[in-house]
Amino acid sequence: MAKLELHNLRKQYADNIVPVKDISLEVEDGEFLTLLGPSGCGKSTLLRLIAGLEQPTQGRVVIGGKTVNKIAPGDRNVAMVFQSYALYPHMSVGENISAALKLRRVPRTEIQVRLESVAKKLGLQELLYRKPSQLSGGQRQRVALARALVREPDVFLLDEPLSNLDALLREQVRSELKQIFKDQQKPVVYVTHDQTEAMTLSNQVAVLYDGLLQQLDTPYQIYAHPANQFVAGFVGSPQMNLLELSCEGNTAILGDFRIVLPAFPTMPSQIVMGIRPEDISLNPVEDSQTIEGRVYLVEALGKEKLISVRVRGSDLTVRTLLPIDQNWEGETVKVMLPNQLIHWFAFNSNLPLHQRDRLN
Ligand SMILES: Nc1ncnc2c1ncn2[C@@H]1O[C@H](COP(=O)(O)OP(=O)(O)OP(=O)(O)O)[C@@H](O)[C@H]1O
Repeated sequence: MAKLELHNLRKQYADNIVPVKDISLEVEDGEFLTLLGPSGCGKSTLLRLIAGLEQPTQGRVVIGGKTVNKIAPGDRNVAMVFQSYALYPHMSVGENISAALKLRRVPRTEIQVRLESVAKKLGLQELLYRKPSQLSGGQRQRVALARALVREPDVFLLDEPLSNLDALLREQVRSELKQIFKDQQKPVVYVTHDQTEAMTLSNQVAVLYDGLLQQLDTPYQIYAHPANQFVAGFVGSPQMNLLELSCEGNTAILGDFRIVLPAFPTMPSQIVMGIRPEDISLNPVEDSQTIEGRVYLVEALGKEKLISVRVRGSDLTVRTLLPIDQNWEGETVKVMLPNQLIHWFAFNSNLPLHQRDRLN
């Protein structure tokens, strides 16, 4: 058992820079947790705190029930994979993979068995005698992963391991990663700012912003029920449409169109309406709830199209499979905003996005 627990972690640097303010979370054995957030939100700092490469200003890191704050990185039995691969250039692939085991004086025969097993798992058998400079980016990344796996650590930490790969290779290695970690019975913490990686690889996603945990949930819940306006805008591509609307009684007002609000304990005077581009229908057959809009941009994404529509003075992006082409620019369309797919967030112009909580 090597459950990872973070208790009220805080990291403060000089000049009052606080990349991690107060973060608590748990990662169970066999769970794949992704730390997702924009650049500078504290993801790598949090990972370095877990690895022991940084000391927390406050809080505790617990691995397998034991507080490890005072244990040196090398003695934590944590394996870290870096964006830069960090391979030893003068060593062969095989030597790179087995270096940590030699250092720990693991018997030679056991090293050989573990090396062969991990090389097979990652398809590296043919490359064991090459130097890192003789490998492609994808192959180097596989060696970096092999080096982590062969150690059989208590916790795996991966810091943007795919970000040096081109788009196609990234997709390929991403699915390989999923396969590799599927059978691992250890906690995995994976850092990325790429939401596709977060959504496809993880059991749990922790969205970070401003040094704080904004939401910790399954990928589906993060998508379907974002906890605040920051998460709503950060997860999803293209971004969720977010409109600030005035309210009157139990309705929100979009031009002369009224959208019925759920029954909130107190009805707000202003609100933020969120609707994902893929949840809006254009020219639906049933038109009781439609509103007219004018198409001003059509962008083709292969089979799907992104349609920008101006509706009662507001701009909406729609993602659709309808056979719409550039000729539609300037046309009037009927737009349906299905009530059950609308997300409502508290609006207060003084509050930052991550403090505008979900209302429904
Ligand atoms: N040693 C340090 N001293 C001072 N400030 C630091 C130090 N390390 C990181 N920071 C600051 O802490 C903040 C968070 O950095 P961190 O690397 O954790 O972000 P990140 O979310 O991983 O970003 P990215 O996705 O760009 O790697 C940044 O503003 C960074 O400048």
